[in-house]
Amino acid sequence: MLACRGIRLIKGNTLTSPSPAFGVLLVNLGTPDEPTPKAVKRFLKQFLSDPRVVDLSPWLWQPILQGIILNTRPKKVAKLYQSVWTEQGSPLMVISEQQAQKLATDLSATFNQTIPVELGMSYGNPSIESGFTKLKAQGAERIVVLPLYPQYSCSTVASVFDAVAHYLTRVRDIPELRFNKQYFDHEAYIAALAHSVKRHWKIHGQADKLILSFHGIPLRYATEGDPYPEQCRTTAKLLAQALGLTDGQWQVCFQSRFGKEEWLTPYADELLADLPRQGVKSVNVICPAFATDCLETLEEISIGAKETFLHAGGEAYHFIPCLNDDELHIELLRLLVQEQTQSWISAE
Ligand SMILES: C=CC1=C(C)c2cc3[nH]c(cc4nc(cc5[nH]c(cc1n2)c(C)c5CCC(=O)O)C(CCC(=O)O)=C4C)c(C)c3C=C
Ligand SMILES: [Fe+2]
Ligand SMILES: [Fe+2]
Repeated sequence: MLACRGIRLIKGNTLTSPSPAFGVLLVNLGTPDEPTPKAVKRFLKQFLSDPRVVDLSPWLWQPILQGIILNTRPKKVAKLYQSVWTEQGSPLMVISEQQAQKLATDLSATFNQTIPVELGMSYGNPSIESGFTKLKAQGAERIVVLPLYPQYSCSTVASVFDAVAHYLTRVRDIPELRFNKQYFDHEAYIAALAHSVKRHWKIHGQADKLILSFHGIPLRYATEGDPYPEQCRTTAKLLAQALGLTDGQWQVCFQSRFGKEEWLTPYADELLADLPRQGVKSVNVICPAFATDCLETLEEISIGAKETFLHAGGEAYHFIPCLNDDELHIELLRLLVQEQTQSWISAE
């Protein structure tokens, strides 16, 4: 063993950091800079031009995007953003910053040394490139890229990988990298979700059914090999097991459908409109595919889907917030980083 470069366990759980120093790039989807049609248009233009998100031929898609969608959707969606926007900014950004800060504190205590954690968003600001630049400026020569998507999808995680690869094409001295592809079945992820559901039940009571609403993707992406729906179903099964739920007490659905193509089913809005007719009068709704509350959870699920359910005859609807900056969530993120740094440690 090379004595000067190895990681050591010192007193209790504190580790010495591997050398050269490492940093963490925490990645999420991104959000508009402001809740205005102009800023939403800028954001949607970048997001919806990514072929990982919409894989149609640009010759076909760009005229639809530029000619129709970007002329109508920003105004409508800006209003939705306004309904969830906070004094500090977009919920996704505010919470992501809290996550980065808490993870840095946790990692620095664990490794007994300052470990920089920076945010990088796939679309909008701060960009993935700026995250790398900030980490480099803080001396990090090794980077753990941690996309905040528990379930892998080509439309999210692969686009993060593309952005990382694109950044690397433009630097002379590339950093050493570890890329966390997924954590849909990680014990600490399931434990954090279970804890959050139980905490909610303690306050609001347990409803007839736990609805697990995952972000949807076009069905075609799955039939062409995207493992996302299978991973969602595994997460759901593991969570139901951890909570001791029987088959009739939980159900998976998929939200945030976009465009005319068929997406993963059942659709969240249709399911929630139908449940009261099946005799399900109260629901708890959790969104396990989102690490951070955002427009899609706070507006679509916490507000919109609630109206749908109550309007259809439901009596009680309780949304369970995302893991956000929960202690167990930060612990999970720290464990994922530690697992990724293992190979650096054992190689020394
Ligand atoms: C066009 C197709 C889309 C795919 C495929 C898609 C996959 C996908 N998205 C998330 C997470 C988030 N999506 C968010 C917003 C959002 N998503 C789409 C479209 C697709 N998403 C659009 C057009 C938007 C913008 C809002 C709108 O116009 O409706 C967000 C929230 C961002 C915020 O600012 O709060 C997140 C997070 C996942 C996990 C996923 C695939 C698994
Ligand atoms: Fe989305
Ligand atoms: Fe949406």
